[in-house]
This record gives sequence, C-alpha cells and structure tokens, in this order.
Amino acid sequence: MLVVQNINTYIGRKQIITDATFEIHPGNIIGLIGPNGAGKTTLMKTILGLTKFDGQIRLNQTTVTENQHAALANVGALIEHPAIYPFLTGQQNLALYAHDPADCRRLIAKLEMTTYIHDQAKGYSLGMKQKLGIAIALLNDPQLVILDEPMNGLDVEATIGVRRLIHQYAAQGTAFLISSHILSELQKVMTHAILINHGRIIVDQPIAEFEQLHHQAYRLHTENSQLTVKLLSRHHIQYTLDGDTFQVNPKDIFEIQDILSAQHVHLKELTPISSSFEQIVVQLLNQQRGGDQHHD
Ligand SMILES: Nc1ncnc2c1ncn2[C@@H]1O[C@H](COP(=O)(O)OP(=O)(O)OP(=O)(O)O)[C@@H](O)[C@H]1O
Repeated sequence: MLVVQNINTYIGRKQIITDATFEIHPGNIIGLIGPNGAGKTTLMKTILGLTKFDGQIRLNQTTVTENQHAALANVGALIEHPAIYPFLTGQQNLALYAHDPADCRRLIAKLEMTTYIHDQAKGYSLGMKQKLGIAIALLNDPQLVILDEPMNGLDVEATIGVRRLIHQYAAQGTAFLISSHILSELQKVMTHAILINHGRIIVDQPIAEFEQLHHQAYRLHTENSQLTVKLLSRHHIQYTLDGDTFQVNPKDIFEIQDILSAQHVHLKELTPISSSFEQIVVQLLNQQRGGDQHHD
C-alpha cells in the first residue's frame, strides 16, 4: 500500500532523514520508535508531502511529492498539535472533514466526547483536543493513519479507548504508523517495529521477529567465576558480571562451553533470559553508539 524508497529529507540544508526504505501493508500497525530528535516526526511529515525530500513515496502506486498530494486523500494524520479551529465546537471541527455524519457520531461515541462535543474547542483540555485530533484522523475510513504521539495527554480510559479503536480499524484493513515514547503502550498495539536513530532506520521487523532476534541473552554460572573471567577476557568474549552470574551473548555460548570445558571449569547454569522490549531498544541504540552490552 505505502512504499517508501531511499528517502532523504532535508530541512534547510540539514539532512534529517537518510536513505529510509520501508513498506506498510493493510492492517499493519507500525510502531515508529527512536530517541528525541531521531527524525520520527520528520519522517511522518515526509510521507505526508510536507517536507523537501528525494527518493520515492508511492501510495497505492500513486507518487507523493512535496507538490503532489492527491494520493493522500485516504490518509488520516495527527502530527504535533491537532489542526483544530478554536472558535468552532468539536462537532463543527469534525464536520469540516467528515463525508458522513454517522461516522462523526460513531467516533464521538467511541472516544467518549459526547459531553463536550458542542462546546467551543478553545476551552478543551490537552487530552480533549488530542481525542478530537485522533477522531479527525480516523474520519472517512482512511487506508493509512499517521499518529505522532497519539497518547499525549490522554487519561487511562481514553488510552484504552484509542487502543481499542486502533485495533478495530486495523482489523478492517486500515494501516497505522504510530510514534510514541511510551513503549509499553506501543507494544500493546503494534504488529511491526521501525527503530530510527539519527535519521536512519536501524530496525524494520515484525514484532514477533524483533523480540525473538534481539531479546536473548544467556545467564552463565560456573563453579569458578574468577577463572571464567580470565578465560572470557582472554578470548575477547563480551560479558557482564553481577555477583557470580555472567550475562553473555547467544552467539558466543558454544565457544564459551568449549573454552570452559577445555579448562575443566564446570557449568552450573547456562540459560536463556529474555529482555523487556524497552531493554532491547536501549541495547540496540547502545550498540549503534558503539556502546557495550550492559543492561540496567
Ligand atoms: N524546522 C526545523 N528546523 C531545523 N531543524 C529541525 C526542524 N524540525 C526538526 N529539525 C531537526 O530534525 C531532527 C529530527 O527532528 P524530529 O522532530 O523529526 O525528531 P523526533 O524523532 O520526532 O523527536 P521527538 O521524539 O523529540 O519528537 C532534529 O535534529 C531536529 O532538530
């Protein structure tokens, strides 16, 4: 549905996105993850034809450029602050974009905006504005919805409501590209993860594959920790040590067993341990910085 190929985005003379390539298919919920300033918002704006870029963006075979937005008719978006007219009511704001009043009513009910939807939007709280912005993005059964930090300012119930809506729309084939710093929240909805750092995509994977490929470390416990330290160091094998427990990389476990066995150091434990999604992301970013394998 959406094909992004070799995108380079510039703001002024500064290159913000470098060589971004990925695809989004119907029903995908892509979590766009990355540190502050990584380029998430810029990438979203680029897809919406709002920045200067080179490379190819095609939505259903139709090209999007800075000046060609026809393909975006079926794309809903909430980027930075919702585009809301403060002197109109929430209802009037929705009506500006809606093709079908029934669609408005449905979204107002699902996002529980009934009590204030006839008030002027200028009096709305941050969360109320955010919900209205999400409702606008979801109007008219979009094929693709781009949401930048959608959970900003939402209370617990609204967060659950938005999550439910995302699942419902995705089940009907709508695709989502969602950025959030709340990884635990993204984890509840996303089917794929794109990790971006310094404007480059460093991971683009289905979530199951992502966790499987990146999560493992092994816990190692031997009968002689001091000798184990010496042997691992001598063979340049990376590890962390907490008390008597080592943590090592999966790729090294066979070599470690051979080394220890050659020196008659017996294993007491060698077991896979899983990391949280957050730990994996931190680890990947650390690796990018040339950092080590330490965990919190
Ligand atoms: N209008 C602008 N002028 C100059 N530089 C900009 C502009 N907008 C963004 N940038 C730069 O582009 C880079 C990416 O910014 P962007 O807002 O896309 O990051 P982000 O991943 O969305 O960050 P955050 O998580 O903090 O929202 C940053 O280095 C930022 O300083």
